[in-house]
Order: sequence, then structure tokens, then C-alpha cells
Amino acid sequence: MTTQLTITRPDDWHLHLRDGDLMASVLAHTAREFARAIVMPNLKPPVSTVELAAAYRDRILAARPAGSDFTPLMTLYLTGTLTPEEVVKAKDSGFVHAVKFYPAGATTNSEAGVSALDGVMPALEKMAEVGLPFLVHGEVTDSAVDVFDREAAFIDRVMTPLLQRLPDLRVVFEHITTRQAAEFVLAAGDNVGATVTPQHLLMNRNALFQGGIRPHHYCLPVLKREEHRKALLAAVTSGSTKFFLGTDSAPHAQHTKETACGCAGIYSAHAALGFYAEAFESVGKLDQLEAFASFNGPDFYRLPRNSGTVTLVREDWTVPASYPFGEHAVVPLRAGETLGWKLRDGQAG
Ligand SMILES: NC(=O)N[C@@H](CC(=O)O)C(=O)O
Ligand SMILES: [Zn+2]
Ligand SMILES: [Zn+2]
Repeated sequence: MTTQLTITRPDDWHLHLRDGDLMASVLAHTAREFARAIVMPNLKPPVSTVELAAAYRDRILAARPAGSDFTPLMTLYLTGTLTPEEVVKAKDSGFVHAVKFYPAGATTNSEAGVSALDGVMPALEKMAEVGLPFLVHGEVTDSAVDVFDREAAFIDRVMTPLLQRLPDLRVVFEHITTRQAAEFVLAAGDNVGATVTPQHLLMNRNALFQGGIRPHHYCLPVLKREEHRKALLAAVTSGSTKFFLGTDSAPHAQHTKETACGCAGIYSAHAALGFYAEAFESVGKLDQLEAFASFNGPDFYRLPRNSGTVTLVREDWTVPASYPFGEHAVVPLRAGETLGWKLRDGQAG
């Protein structure tokens, strides 16, 4: 049995840091494990301009733990007013690495998103031209479509037509959850990649109802059937370079999840790499973790791979019941349970 795993320092290609005191409480978890992270722009108001992204970036840098060299990679929230000029400005900034599409109403803080891409075609064309990646929350918002089918429907209704129209657009299908999405990405060109979360590799939709309703297992896109979990696990361990680590760690205060209408989002930053190690090991593919966590993402984003390493050791530890989250608490994935992989302290490269 492997007792220790050392890999090139990884990055998180899909992360929610929130802002202010909330951000200050969670950032250290990510900065411990990851050199960089693609920071999602779904704040209120959204991070929709290069200027807002610069200010958000400064707040993140100021909130880093002492001595941390963590680098936030910023994104712009796609609104109906994004212009081709702003796309060029983003590309030239050097710190904005993508534009994120939230279909209006699809997920947390998506109200400011667009409902259809027709109105923003000039901006998308410019992104294809300058090579700025387009990150997609891939779910239709049509209430007539079953919530478990919204990702598959999105492929047919939005993703396929989009890539027909802009075949060179560099697209990341974020937090994929279905066999259909994994197959779509595998069959697409090199300009299409995908992030996969730990929860979608470790759990199926039964985890939402284990002994009662489980709000801390609720995220969007919602957990799917076991066949989909298996397909995702097969895809990320297949050796394909199109899949990369994106935790979608999405902290919400405990009281906003344990309520009649609970928020969507799972907090996983406290043990992200260990969760992935557990998933890869479950199919005997720990040797594939490094490419997924540390190589495929930077290669897709055309950024250098990190130097330095991190080491996971096989050591049982118990996840706390909660962590501080501003003046509130956040309940982490596997709260109160024992994990078998632990990050060795003090070895960031
Ligand atoms: N994944 C989630 O369930 N929630 C995310 C938003 C998102 O990534 O869709 C959040 O910001 O809370
Ligand atoms: Zn999303
Ligand atoms: Zn997300």
C-alpha cells in the first residue's frame, strides 16, 4: 500500500473564495495545497470588468496567510454588457485568465448572468480570436427539464451549437457530473476541457438522502446516479489530458444550508487533494493524480506548470465539525469523519 504520495504542486481550476471576512477564513485552506486557483467571479455584485477583477485580486492577495505565494487567477463574470474591447483588455491584463458563463438562474449568484449567448456573440468571437478561455456552468435553466437532466440537455441545446458557431473557442465545461458530459469532452477538439470536483468522483445522489435530507451534500450541478460517478472516475483516470482538478469548493454559512431553502455548494478546500487521492486510489489509479492535479490545467490555460512539490501521507485525521466562516461557521465535506490522506505540513515548493 502506498504510504506517501509526492506530486508537483497542484492548482485548483475552479474555486469560490467569496470576499471580505468570509474569504479571509477560507483562503488558507486553498493556499496550503495549491499554488494557483481560478477564482470564480460570482460575487454580489459580480466581478464583471477588468477593473473589478483587479480590485478583487488585490483583496485576495492582501488576505493571504503570511509567507504564502498563492496566486489568484482572475475571471470575468459574463453579463450582457461585456464588450469585445473589455475582452481584449482582460487578455492584455495578464491576470484575467477567463470569462465565466452563468446561465441566468442556474446557480448561486447567477441572477446577473445571461439567458442566451446570441446577445454576447461579439465578445465570444473576440475571446476565440485572442484565445481567452470561456468557462461554462453547463446546465439549462428550463424548469420543464428535470433537474438531474439539465447538464445533458445543455450539451444539446447550448454547448454543441456554440462550438459549431465558434469551433476555435477554448471552452472549459466546468464541474461536469454526467457520462454524457465526459463523453462530449472526450470527443471534442483539444480546445475543450473540463474540471471535475471531488464530490462528483466520490458520491452519487444517494448521498443526498442518506438517513434523511443532507444539505451539505447539495451542490449544483446536483449529484447524479452511480453510473455517472463511475464514468467521471473513468474519464479522469483514463490518461486523457482534457480533465483537470477544479474543486468547486463553495463555502456557505451553516445556517444558510441548514434551512428550508438551503444554498447550493459544498466546501472541500480543507482536504481537497486528499479527497481526490481517495477517489483515484479507489480505482487503483493514484499514478494518474499528478497529471490531473498539476499538469493538464496549466497546459490547457497555457501557463507554466508549477515547480516544487506537495506530499500527501497516509495518516488518519478527523475533519472538524465546522470551520470559522467570518462570524459564522462552514460545515466541510466529511465533517466529523475520518480521512486517510493528510497533507504533510511545511513543504510548499
Ligand atoms: N456549485 C455550487 O453548488 N455552488 C457555487 C456556484 C456554482 O459553481 O455553480 C457557489 O458559488 O456556491
Ligand atoms: Zn457552477
Ligand atoms: Zn463553482
